[in-house]
Amino acid sequence: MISLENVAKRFGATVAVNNISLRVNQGEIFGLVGPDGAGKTTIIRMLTGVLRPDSGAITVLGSGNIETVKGDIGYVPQKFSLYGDLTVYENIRIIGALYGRTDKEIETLATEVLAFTKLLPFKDRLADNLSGGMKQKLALAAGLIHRPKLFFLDEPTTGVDPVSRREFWHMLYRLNKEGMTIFVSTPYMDEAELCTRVAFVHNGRIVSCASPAELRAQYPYKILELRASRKNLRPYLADMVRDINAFGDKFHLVVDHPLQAVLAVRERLNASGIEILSLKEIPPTLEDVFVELAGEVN
Ligand SMILES: Nc1ncnc2c1ncn2[C@@H]1O[C@H](COP(=O)(O)OP(=O)(O)OP(=O)(O)O)[C@@H](O)[C@H]1O
Repeated sequence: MISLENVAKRFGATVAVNNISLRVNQGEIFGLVGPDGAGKTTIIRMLTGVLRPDSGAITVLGSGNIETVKGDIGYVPQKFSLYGDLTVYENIRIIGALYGRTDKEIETLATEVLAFTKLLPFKDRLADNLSGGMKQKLALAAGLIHRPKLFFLDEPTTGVDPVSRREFWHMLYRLNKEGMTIFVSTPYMDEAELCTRVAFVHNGRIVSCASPAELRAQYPYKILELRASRKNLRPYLADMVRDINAFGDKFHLVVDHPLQAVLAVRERLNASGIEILSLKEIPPTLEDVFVELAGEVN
């Protein structure tokens, strides 16, 4: 459905995408995951025909010329420009007209996509007066108006509240169930978990590409999750663990031998007068996997 072979793109001295190869199959929810500036947007822009690669080959929906398959591609860019002074319905109408649909067709399609995104009750509201989550739903609705087979979404839920994010993903799942292939970029690890496969992008390269379960299985270390009475534990533990990362009020200690490490950590923190609220081995999260992969390539 999508293939990239040794694709590269630079902007002046910046190498945004550095010789990446990738294949995405029909029916996938494929996730592009990585920090800001990793190259995700540039990859999506090349796949949607907005940018041309400097070198390498791209095939989308069986065609090397993206222009010829644009009618089957949907794209929600990172910064979706809607017309704030027009209503939800009017925004959708403009997009429908851009795709050359008649008024009658637009009415049917708009009702369909607005019902799907639960925006129908708000169809007469000015886009400027929508909440952040609703604006993203409008972007989704706009991307769906021509019923694409392949849907690209560039960080569609960045800055959206957790409830709206969940709703948004429910919609993506429904579209996928109906046969749509989805290619989505996200900085959120919980969203990466929801993808069939994930490519982790770092400094313009794909450092790993597999299903979330495979990525976790490939992780070479063990994780201890620690909660303690002190906020900064690094000075106390850094010399006895491979790595230590804070996730909210918890620490993930990267270790080789969890049983030995538990005893040693207990001893060290007790001796330092730090209370352990909980300490247990947990399966690695995708965040642990990515922190490790990013460290390897730095
Ligand atoms: N049009 C451009 N001109 C110059 N540099 C660019 C341009 N587009 C992207 N870059 C640079 O290329 C690199 C990759 O950017 P890109 O936007 O693809 O990353 P990203 O992973 O999507 O991150 P973000 O979430 O911040 O958009 C960055 O260093 C960025 O500054």
